[in-house]
Amino acid sequence: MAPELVPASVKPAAKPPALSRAYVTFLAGTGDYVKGVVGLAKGLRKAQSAYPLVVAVLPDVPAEHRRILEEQGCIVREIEPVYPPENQTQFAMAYYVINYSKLRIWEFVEYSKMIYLDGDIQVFDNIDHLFDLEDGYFYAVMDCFCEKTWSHTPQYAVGYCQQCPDKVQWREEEMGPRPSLYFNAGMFVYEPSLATYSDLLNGLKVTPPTPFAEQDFLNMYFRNVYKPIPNVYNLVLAMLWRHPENVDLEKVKVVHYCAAGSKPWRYTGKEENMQREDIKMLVKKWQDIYEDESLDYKKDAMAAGAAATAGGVAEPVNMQPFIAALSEAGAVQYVTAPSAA
Ligand SMILES: O=c1ccn([C@@H]2O[C@H](COP(=O)(O)OP(=O)(O)O)[C@@H](O)[C@H]2O)c(=O)[nH]1
Ligand SMILES: OC[C@H]1O[C@H](O[C@@H]2[C@@H](O)[C@H](O)[C@@H](O)[C@H](O)[C@@H]2O)[C@H](O)[C@@H](O)[C@H]1O
Ligand SMILES: [Mn+2]
Repeated sequence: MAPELVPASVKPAAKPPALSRAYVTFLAGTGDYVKGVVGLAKGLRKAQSAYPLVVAVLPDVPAEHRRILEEQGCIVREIEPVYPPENQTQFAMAYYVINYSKLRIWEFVEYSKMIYLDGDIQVFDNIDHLFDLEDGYFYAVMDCFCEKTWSHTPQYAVGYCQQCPDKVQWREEEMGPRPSLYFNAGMFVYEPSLATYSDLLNGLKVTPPTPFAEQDFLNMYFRNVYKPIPNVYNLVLAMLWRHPENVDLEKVKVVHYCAAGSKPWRYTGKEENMQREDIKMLVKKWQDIYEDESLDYKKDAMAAGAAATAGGVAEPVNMQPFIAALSEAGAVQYVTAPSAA
């Protein structure tokens, strides 16, 4: 029997490319990082982000924690762990071994662009404009090499840091080629892709693990397409005492509570640097959002809001200067955040 011919006019249209965008974070274990993710979900809501927060959870995350996250409007996606090859590596932090599981987020191809944020990050200003950055690159903020967590590296040994490359010169004749720019993997803008995902996992199988685990691996993998974005998009707290000249707290949009003792949901103020006025202010800012019940997800209000904004037009941000500067920016240049951001 000849196959039934379907007239062109009723042929189903080709599936449009996935244009959806989302923030994504990663949650592992039964501990209190779930509070970090709740804080992040409420912070994104306070910053009036237009996009949802996907939470990639390892199987050990309890049902109660997943319920709490869904009640806060998060999209909870279970992922399988990713382990590095057998190794004797001493990770900078023993628990970093679970961070390789972050690589699963490249499989979320129902989204065309995603912004990854660690669970110990807070977004204090809207950064939705980063989704409009040119495809084909990996955007993240440069890290700092000055904390003792870097004491295993040649940079630390000579006091070289990419945040102040002129302070201590990198002597190539003595030390070999200058290291590529290195990003902090607590926040990045990327495009999910099954091809990249399988390439990452295959590459991991043959890459000896190193102290900063998946952060080192991602830096090696994306070194040719990495584009630095300004520190305001991921303030690694150590910058406050290591490179205060590179920090203007008034302009900071995203804070990364990665310094020892700075996790706001378990802050005691006892560790080194934790009695600084700027640290206490940033921890309180995070805690105020976490405790603000008006920021809790309200299903009905969100539905009404969606209907209302369906007619409304979100204030566009003029991305041109930002994108132009970014595409012209040389390897060591930052670009300034868009003025309207
Ligand atoms: O017990 C843990 C440890 C880490 N993480 C997740 O892994 C990320 C990376 O770890 P962390 O932020 O502690 O590393 P740091 O940025 O402080 O080096 C966290 O932000 C969480 O999203 C988690 O969910 N549970
Ligand atoms: O698994 C490795 C981790 O490496 C990074 O954290 C480090 C790094 O930023 C150092 O430069 C700091 O000195 C240190 O405090 C901080 O913890 C990422 O934030 C995290 O998401 C994750 O990739
Ligand atoms: Mn972190």
